[in-house]
Amino acid sequence: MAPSTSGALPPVNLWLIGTIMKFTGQPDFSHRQPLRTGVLITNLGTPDAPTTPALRRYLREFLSDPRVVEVPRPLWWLILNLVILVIRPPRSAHAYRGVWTEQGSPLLVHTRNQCEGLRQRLQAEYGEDLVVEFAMRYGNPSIPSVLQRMAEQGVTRLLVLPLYPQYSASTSASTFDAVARDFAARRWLPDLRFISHYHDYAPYLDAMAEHIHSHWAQHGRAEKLLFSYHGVPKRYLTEGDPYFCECHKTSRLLAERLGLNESQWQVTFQSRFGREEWLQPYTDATLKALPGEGVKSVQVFCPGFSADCLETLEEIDVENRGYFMEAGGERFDYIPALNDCPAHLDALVALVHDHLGGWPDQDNGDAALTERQRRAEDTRA
Ligand SMILES: C=CC1=C(C)c2cc3[nH]c(cc4nc(cc5[nH]c(cc1n2)c(C)c5CCC(=O)O)C(CCC(=O)O)=C4C)c(C)c3C=C
Ligand SMILES: [Fe+2]
Ligand SMILES: [Fe+2]
Repeated sequence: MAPSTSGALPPVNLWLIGTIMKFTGQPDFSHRQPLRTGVLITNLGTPDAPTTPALRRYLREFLSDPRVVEVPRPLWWLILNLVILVIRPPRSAHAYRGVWTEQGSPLLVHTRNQCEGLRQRLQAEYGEDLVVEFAMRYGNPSIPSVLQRMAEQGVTRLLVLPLYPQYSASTSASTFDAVARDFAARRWLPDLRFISHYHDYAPYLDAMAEHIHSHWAQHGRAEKLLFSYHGVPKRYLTEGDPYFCECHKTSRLLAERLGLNESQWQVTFQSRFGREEWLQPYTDATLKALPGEGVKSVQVFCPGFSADCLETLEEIDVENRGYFMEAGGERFDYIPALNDCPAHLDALVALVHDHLGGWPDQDNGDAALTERQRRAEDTRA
């Protein structure tokens, strides 16, 4: 893949902050508070409610991100405001109502559970001075609001883990942008580490293999296992995004662990949005064609979705199930995402552990300082 050489945008936000806005700081920081390490997990985000106004708010924020839709801004502004934000919110709200739970949107519920499970495991290993929080790239809880809370808790070292195993500019880089944009307006920055992908990380692959094996143990196997990933425009691949390659690598390594031969598994891409060509083969076209090719039973697993969400529960388990059965399929199983299953949490703990390694010890003895020493080290005292 040839790298693209487009120039960087001028730092308009930095100019604005330096000219008319102030950097936010922590004037009430106390030298007696412990210095903490923070782990921030993130996912895409989801609307606050399955209603048209909430969908319009969510989709406006999401689809205005130039990392997601790489179309010249003036043209995209017109299409987004005059067409998409008129037609899509009521339709999407209807789809969300079909998967909404009493606790809220599935993506939010699973991410919250993952955060809770990771917090328990990581605090058992590192103690209470490790802070674990979650945030959403779009919608709530927002990345700036959670970073602010972490700063207030004394986080001076931060590890950001977007729960996207395969790197894509539209997801992973967009999350980095949101963190960087928040930092651009912040006075006191923590040490920062960012996990850009973990598509070939052995514990993640092992967790998926174990998960699929246990599904097979309960439900038996199908003739074909489809690995369906969220798509992106094909243009992003040709312009240098490694997402497609990483989806294929994850799938190959997972199929190896499952002992599948070439005819027993396939990679497909779902959730096409807009008119241009996206990564192929498409999940829906594949499922419509398979029965005609003699494949009457399939299982679909989505390795790129760390949590179940609209795109798996509705698009795969309802819409695509319908396409396959209408085309003459006899059996369709959706294998749920890893969500907060123990093997997934253990894999994420291992990933965090590997990425936290090597940071020098911090001296956390300030709580015991004498008043004279504290005053000497506190420039505001
Ligand atoms: C897992 C990785 C994802 C990639 C890559 C991705 C790219 C991408 N998505 C859109 C447009 C939409 N995606 C929507 C939902 C959605 N997308 C992901 C993940 C990836 N998207 C998730 C987890 C979800 C579900 C969120 C939830 O609330 O459950 C939607 C909104 C739903 C709808 O209205 O249909 C849109 C729109 C683009 C354009 C894109 C890459 C360029
Ligand atoms: Fe998406
Ligand atoms: Fe979709």
